[in-house]
Amino acid sequence: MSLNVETKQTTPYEGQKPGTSGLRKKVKVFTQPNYTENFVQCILEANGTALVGSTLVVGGDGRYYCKEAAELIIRICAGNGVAKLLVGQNGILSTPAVSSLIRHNKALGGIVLTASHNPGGPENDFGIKFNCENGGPAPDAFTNKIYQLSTTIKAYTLVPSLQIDISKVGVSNYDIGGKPFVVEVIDSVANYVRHMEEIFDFGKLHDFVSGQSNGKPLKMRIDSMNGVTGAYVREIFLNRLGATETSVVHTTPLPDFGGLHPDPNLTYAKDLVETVAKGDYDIGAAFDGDGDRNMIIGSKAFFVTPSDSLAVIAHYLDAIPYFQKNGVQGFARSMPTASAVDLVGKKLGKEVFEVPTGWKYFGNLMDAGRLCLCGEESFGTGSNHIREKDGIWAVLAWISVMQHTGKSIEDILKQHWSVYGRNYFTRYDYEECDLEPCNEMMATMEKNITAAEFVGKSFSSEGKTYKVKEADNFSYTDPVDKSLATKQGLRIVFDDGSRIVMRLSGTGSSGATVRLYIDSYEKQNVLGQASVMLKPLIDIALEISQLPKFTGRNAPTVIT
Ligand SMILES: O=P([O-])(O)O[C@H]1O[C@H](COP(=O)(O)O)[C@@H](O)[C@H](O)[C@H]1O
Ligand SMILES: [Mg+2]
Repeated sequence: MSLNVETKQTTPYEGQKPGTSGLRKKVKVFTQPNYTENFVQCILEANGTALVGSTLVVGGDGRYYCKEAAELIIRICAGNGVAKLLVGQNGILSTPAVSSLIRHNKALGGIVLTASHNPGGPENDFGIKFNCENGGPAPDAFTNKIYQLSTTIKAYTLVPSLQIDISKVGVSNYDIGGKPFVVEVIDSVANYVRHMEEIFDFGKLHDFVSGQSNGKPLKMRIDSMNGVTGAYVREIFLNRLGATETSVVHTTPLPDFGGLHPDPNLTYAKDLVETVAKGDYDIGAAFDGDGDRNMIIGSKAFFVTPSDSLAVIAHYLDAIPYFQKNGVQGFARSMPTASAVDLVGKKLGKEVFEVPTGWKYFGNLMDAGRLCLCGEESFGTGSNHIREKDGIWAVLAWISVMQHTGKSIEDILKQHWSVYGRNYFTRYDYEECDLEPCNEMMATMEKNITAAEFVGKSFSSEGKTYKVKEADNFSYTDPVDKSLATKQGLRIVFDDGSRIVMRLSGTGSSGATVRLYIDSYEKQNVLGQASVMLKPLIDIALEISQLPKFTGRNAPTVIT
């Protein structure tokens, strides 16, 4: 039986502008009449003529409204000439899994349903993001096109009568006005697990994790925070690598993440940090809702900053078979990320790139064969195996390094610092501030720090003096396609290389979140406490930005 396509009239919604990584809004916003329909129609139209006859991947982190949105997307895709959809069972796919599926199936792209690390549930956040055929988040030019379309949209098309049960794996064939349309509901984890098996030596890792190699099972606590990684974690760590059931927690993806805030940092992954601090563990790890972020801690909750995590993995790439097979190209980090990886790159004679915040900026460099490993201070680490950051990949990389060196996480770090020196790093987040005063703060600060007389100025606190070497609002020209991204964060660089960086988050769903990043390099004094070492610079940053005055906040919500 042939199903009919219907065209529905609609009117534009304001504010459908994708942020750092897709459109993230409250569930209540997405569930307004035609809100999701409008945005999905614009995503599809932004693909132009390539859409008709294409294959797309659809899935998300299992948060509230994911399943309904996935079913709606299937009907809208059917109405717009898409030939085939690969849909995660129950609408579930981690963000790295979507990226991998797009690449393996040579799909035109994928629609990822997630608000990442933002809380879920009817009162909280939902999100929709489009990834292109390289598997990575759509670049700025593409998301701008989506936004433009959203301001003028008049109609969307769908197949309202299309019934589909996405709780069962299998292939359904439809006839849409005489044209075939295929929906393949796939196992959410199988392809991703296969991909990890190609990258890492699962045999070696199994013997190390299960204790078969040295009689000592690796003591792990892997916390999925009720996000999407649960199913992947169980299959990889329990079934493939032989870890014990007690090594994994919160592995059932829940629509509201069981009330957890699935952001893997020292504040929101408190349960993990406290348990590992008290207990007898070799490694603790947590992920965000959609599985692309990771946090790594060692015994007694020894914290590995994401900037250091990237540098250590870069140093030990030969512990991972993938890099032996595919070679080692350059490294990259986002601008606010401390430059520890730069030192490894220099030693190995590799190119190192500094890009704006947002994984989409790594994609071109990877596609051009110039980049194989990158990371961000925002708990993102990944490689060119896909075009998203990858939380589980990062844990497998760390376990590979532990197996390779036979050392604890703390010793790996201390040895790294003794060779390269240490980049002390901290990030202060001021969440849910009022937007207006924050915009004013940023504008005032930009004006002050870009005035001619700012360079050369000295600032002192607690007996330490820092002299400004340069200051700007970071802009970036993509080395591959020469596209320009401006206003990517205020940055003050001092004579000794220390930096103050400030920007507004692009991943929130309302209000403003201010991020203040402080980083300072020490060649010798590598065993200090970051909070103590960076205190003078933090005070200077608060003075220059007048943050307490503008935001009314005397303390950050999250300190990393
Ligand atoms: O949210 P995710 O895990 O998709 O992560 C996204 O947001 C992070 C933080 O962005 P912001 O500082 O603007 O909040 C970015 O670093 C990352 O590249 C992007 O993919
Ligand atoms: Mg995420």
